[in-house]
This record gives sequence, structure tokens and C-alpha cells, in this order.
Amino acid sequence: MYSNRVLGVKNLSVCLRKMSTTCDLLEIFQKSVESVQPATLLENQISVTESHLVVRNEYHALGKRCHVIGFGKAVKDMALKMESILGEKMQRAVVTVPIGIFRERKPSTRIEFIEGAKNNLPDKLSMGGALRIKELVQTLAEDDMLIVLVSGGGSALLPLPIPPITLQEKHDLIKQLARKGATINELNSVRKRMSVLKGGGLAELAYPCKVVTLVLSDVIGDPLDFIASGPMVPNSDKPQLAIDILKKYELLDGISSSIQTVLYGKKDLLANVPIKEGQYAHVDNYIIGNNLMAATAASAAAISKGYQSKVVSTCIQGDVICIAKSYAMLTALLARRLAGDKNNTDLEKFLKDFENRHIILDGLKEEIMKLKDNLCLIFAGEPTVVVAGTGKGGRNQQLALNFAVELTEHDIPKSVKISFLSCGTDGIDGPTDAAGAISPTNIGSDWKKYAQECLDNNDAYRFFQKWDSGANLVKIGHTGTNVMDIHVLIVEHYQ
Ligand SMILES: Nc1ncnc2c1ncn2[C@@H]1O[C@H](COP(=O)(O)OP(=O)(O)OP(=O)(O)O)[C@@H](O)[C@H]1O
Ligand SMILES: O=C(O)[C@H](O)CO
Repeated sequence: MYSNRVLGVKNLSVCLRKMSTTCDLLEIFQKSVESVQPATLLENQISVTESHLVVRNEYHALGKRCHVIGFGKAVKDMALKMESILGEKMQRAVVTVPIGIFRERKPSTRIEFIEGAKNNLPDKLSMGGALRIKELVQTLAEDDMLIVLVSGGGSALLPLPIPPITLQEKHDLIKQLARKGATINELNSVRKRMSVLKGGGLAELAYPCKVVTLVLSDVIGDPLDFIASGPMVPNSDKPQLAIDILKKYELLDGISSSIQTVLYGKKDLLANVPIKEGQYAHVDNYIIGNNLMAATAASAAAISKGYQSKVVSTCIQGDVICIAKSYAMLTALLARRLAGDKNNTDLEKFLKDFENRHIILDGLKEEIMKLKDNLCLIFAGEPTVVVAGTGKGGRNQQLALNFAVELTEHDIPKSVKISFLSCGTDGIDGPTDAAGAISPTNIGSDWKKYAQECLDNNDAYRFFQKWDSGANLVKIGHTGTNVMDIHVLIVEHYQ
């Protein structure tokens, strides 16, 4: 019933077209990932002189001893690059990275790499790493320098719950909150409240040592106090916020007494750590990469392949179901326009829909008005999924499949071909071995029914394993970087 590969000779050109667009989608995604490789980002922005670290054009004294710490999915290559830039000037380095990130043999290095946080959840290994980092930071003096490498996934790689909260309690609460569809900002507000090092804790421990923080952003808008739960910037959340978030997701009543003790108590901060312009005065923070860079590179790659292309938004957020509906509506609209229909009513409806969800669509209307060629639109951001089922998947696979189902609700002219890819730039979508997926096209009614069952059970991975024997799953392993998700939509018209 699920065989979708019945190809006659007359379908050969359709098949070749499918293959070439699939290649384009993959190459466009690959270019976006390449553009935010941490080693290149550092190489372009960091150098050292005899006595200073230079970040872009700003000089920071290296001090008597220079140490490096790091945590996140993308800090392996950041740390190795830092080691090669600093050479003997680097005294000691402790860095926590995801388990399995060293696919080949570990390179020869003086950096102490600690692997942990399976499935992006805090565990004993990552907590061991957090303790090593804490130990190192506690030895620092005023005339030292600390370089901190931060990237997404840093929260799970730097867990140190405030006693009496246990690691298991924290792990369980964050997992439940994530499954209920909490945003990353909500998750991290709760994490900051329960953690020794997050929400500025690490910066306070380092004081008065001078700190330079290099951050690869994986949060919309690059907010330093939310990326990896903001260990190097003051926590500006109201103390009540974490409690309100748990209430919102109906988790407050079930929390353990230790979590209650911490949430309703006061978080001890070191006194007298000076704050200047809302940031710790001894810390300089730099964003060295973000999803705008990745989206811009994707769009440039599409243009070089002959598409009309545009970065539409870098702040896609909200429930995957709503996003799939909006994308399908937009796609149908573009398809009809490419086929010659110039009616604008749907366009206004689509723009309103996004505006209502506070998503900025940069110049999309103008782009659509001048639409004449095959089009490749780039979206970036991080949607959420309410995981109510028991299946296997991730938000990108869920979105790619949901989009395919939604598209069947629209009339797409026969002369138009739609292709859509949704992938996480870190290469790992949820607890799966895929970065995401390419939407299946032309799903018939049996497949549509099966797709809906899989979506309802959050089992998109299983669907994709069956569809075309898994050909639509994008499997690239850990990419070494992490700037949220990229969505690539291609709409092509054939005469
Ligand atoms: N079966 C599933 N189907 C769909 N989505 C899922 C499923 N299981 C988990 N998820 C989603 O996957 C997300 C976690 O994925 P992942 O570990 O890739 O996080 P991430 O946001 O990329 O991590 P970070 O931001 O810390 O780098 C959660 O938002 C969760 O809702
Ligand atoms: O680690 C985290 O907290 C998320 O990836 C956001 O940075």
C-alpha cells in the first residue's frame, strides 16, 4: 500500500527534476551550515598579539594566565581553533561537548574535553564537566583572563542544580516542560532559577578575573541572557517568572519539595559584582555567529543556482502546526501566482496571519509582487512541538511532514512543483539521527492517513523511514555548529 515508486518512462523527466531539486535543497542547506562553522567564524574575528586577545578590533589584555572554558554543541571546533590561535599562551582549558561528537579519533590537544548530555539532556557526565569548569573558574585571579566559548546546547552541558535539587529532578522537570511545548526562553528561565552557574552564576564566580565570552547564538534575536541560559550575564528575569511558567504548563503542583524550596527561596548571588550598562563590568560578550549568517548563505547559494531568492524571516517561532498551515497557505499562493493568477487577497491574509504571531517577514510582499522566476525562500528560527505522543521524531521532521499534509488541502496548479526542507543546523533533530527531512510530495490518501497518524503520535521519523525507504531523511551527523533551524521552500513553474 505504501509503495510510491511506480515509474514509467514518461515519469522519467519528473523523476530527474525531483532529484535535481532535492540536490539543490541539500546543497543550499549545506552552504548555510558551512557559513557558520565555528572555526571559520573565529578565524575571521579573533587574533592574538604578544599581550592581547583581539576580537574584531577590540584589544583585551591576556593577563598573567589565560584559561579557556566552553560548553555547547558547537564549542569543540571553537576550542580547537582557540588553542591554535593562543598556542602556549593558553594555560588550561576545560570544555564540555555532546557525547559522540568525536566521530573520528580525538585530535591531539591540551584541552580537557568532557563529553555528556545524551539527547541534549543534562546527565552525570555533563554535571561532572560543570564541576570541573567551576573548579577552574574558582582558581582565577584579577590579573588572569578567562575566555568563555558558548553555544546552543550549553544548558544541558553545564548543569549544576542548586541543592537540594538533584540532577534527576531537574532533568525530569525540563524534559516535561519541553514536551509540553515550552519555548526555549521559558525553559531557560526555569533553568536559570534552579542552577548555580546559569543566569550569571558563572560570571559571578569568575569575578574579578577579566572575561571575554564568544557566543554562537541559537536563540531568536541573540539574547545573551537566554543563550545557554545566560551564564555570563545578569539574570534580568523577575524571581516569580519561573513559577509562573510552571503554572502555565500545569507543572507547578507536581514539583518536588526540593525544587519548591529553591523556587520559593532567594537565589544567592555574590555581592558587589559591578554591573555596567546591564552587563557585568568584568565581562565582554561577543556574538560571533547567528542564524542570519546561515540564512543569508542559504539564500546566496540559491541565487547562485539560478533561483530568485530571499531570506524571509530569521525569527520563525511558535507551534509547528500553525507554521505548517501558514507555509502551505503561502506556497499555494506562490504556486498560483507563478502559474499566472495575480489575486492578492490570500497574500494579505497570509501576511496578517504571521503579523498576528509577531513574526517579521522581511520584504516578502515586494518579492512576491515581482515574482517571475522559480523561487527559493529561506526561513530560519526555532518552532516548538507539543509532544503528546510516544513516537520518535523532532520538530523539523514534524514540520516537514505536517507541511506535506497541509499542502494537500490546497489546489496547486499541475505546472508547479513544490519542494521543502526543514533541518536543524546542528545536524540532530530531537532524539534522532537525522537533521530533519525533505517533505514528501504528492502524498496520496493512504499515505496522508498514515502521515496524520504519525504526526498525532509524534512519530514522524517512522513515517520518513517508510517513505521512499528513508530517502527524505537528511542524515549528516553532528555538524559542529548550532544556529537553530533552516527551512528552504522551492516553488518551480514548468511551462
Ligand atoms: N517525538 C518527537 N516529535 C517531534 N518533536 C520532538 C519529539 N521528541 C522531541 N521533540 C522536540 O525536539 C526538541 C528538542 O530537540 P533538540 O534536542 O534537537 O533541541 P534543540 O532545541 O536543538 O537544542 P538546543 O536548542 O539546546 O541546541 C524539543 O523541542 C521537543 O519538543
Ligand atoms: O542550551 C540552550 O539553552 C539552548 O540551546 C539555547 O541556547
